[in-house]
Amino acid sequence: MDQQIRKSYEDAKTLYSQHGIDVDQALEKLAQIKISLHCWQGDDVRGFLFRDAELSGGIAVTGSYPGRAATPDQLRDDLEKALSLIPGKHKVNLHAIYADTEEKVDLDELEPRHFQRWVDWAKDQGLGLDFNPTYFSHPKAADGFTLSHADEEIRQFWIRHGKASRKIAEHFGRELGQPCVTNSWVPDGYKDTPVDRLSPRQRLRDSLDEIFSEEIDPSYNIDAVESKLFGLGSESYVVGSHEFYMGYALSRGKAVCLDAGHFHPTEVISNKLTSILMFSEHLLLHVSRPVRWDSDHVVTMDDELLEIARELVRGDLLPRTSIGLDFFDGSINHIAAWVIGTRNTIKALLRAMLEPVDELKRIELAGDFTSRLALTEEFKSYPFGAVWDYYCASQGVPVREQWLHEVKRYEEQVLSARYSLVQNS
Ligand SMILES: C[C@H](O)[C@H](O)[C@@H](O)C(=O)CO
Ligand SMILES: [Mn+2]
Repeated sequence: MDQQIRKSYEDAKTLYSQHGIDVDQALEKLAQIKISLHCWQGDDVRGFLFRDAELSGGIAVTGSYPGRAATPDQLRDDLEKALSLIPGKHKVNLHAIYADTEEKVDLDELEPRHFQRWVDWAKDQGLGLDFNPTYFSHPKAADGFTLSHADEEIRQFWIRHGKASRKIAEHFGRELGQPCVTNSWVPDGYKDTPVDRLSPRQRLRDSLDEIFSEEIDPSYNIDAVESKLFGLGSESYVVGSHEFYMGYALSRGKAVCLDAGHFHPTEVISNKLTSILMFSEHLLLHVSRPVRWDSDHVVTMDDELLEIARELVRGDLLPRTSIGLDFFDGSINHIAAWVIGTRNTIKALLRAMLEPVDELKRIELAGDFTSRLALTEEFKSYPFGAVWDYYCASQGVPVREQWLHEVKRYEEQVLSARYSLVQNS
């Protein structure tokens, strides 16, 4: 390891130890945390099952940066490249439309075997897998309703898809020796003010009850449900609102999924974690960055990311929280997007671990809010960067912006060839 990196690390350790912070121990803890990298950043949420399908469900990818993955092998290559630039061992989050199969199979007919190549790859790479049923980009979701559909035949189709998804997730968990988190998000909602808000919610509740009716060992599968405030085309009413899923998850023993972009623009999820985890065993986060709306920008080191990390660390909530990423930016290099967002998420957790939590709690209890503010602010310029550099070096991944050179090289050698293929076809 570079001597300067080691020296800066030792100096930083001395500073932090003056506040009782054990930096080595923090890095050991950090190395245990798995972030779930969402496969859909790699190809602008297209998937492989229905290659000509338009993205629907009120979500949108903007940008046309060349080189996105067009096959499962390309997506796996790109994920490997990204993961080689991120410290730690992590998970990959798949959507059902990313099945790797030559069979023509509909969503309600999917089986674990259609994902076996993903499982073999994950085993080989030492990764975990998470899963999501895909309730969008399909003709049966064309009018914006799925599990709450008034047409019984369509609703039953989506219920079969939900059940099939949990069997796939169970297989992932069993094969990989770690639980797969299966997150259900449905886009269902109305553009304009509905007359009947109740019936769709009753149907959604009943559909979910049916999907979850089969008991699956939680050491293989953890179910989560994700709410949303509004989507494109469902501005006035979303069936699966926050209140709906809070009630649903707490009454059914399921995990709530909080997506940072699914609330009012000034509403933050960091302030919700401790409330939900008082009453729920497990929580799933979709770490994203909404800019004015649920725009799914790449996660940066902003105040909310840091606040989420602080909440998880200060309350010792990490063992009960699964952290997934959810952004899709088509305007920049797809691999760089993963690397920036994931490194930032891990770095934010490290920053939170390098704060004098016990001391700050004591100060707060004593009512010394002057010291609380002073210390919190001073710690913002403590040398966490030196600790981060050491962590990256000790994990064998590039230090600081060195990773960008790797991505640029990969772009030249691998992605540009894809680009010319598309142009010539
Ligand atoms: C593709 C994902 O399932 C999707 O982003 C969902 O999690 C969401 O956040 C929709 O807005
Ligand atoms: Mn989400």
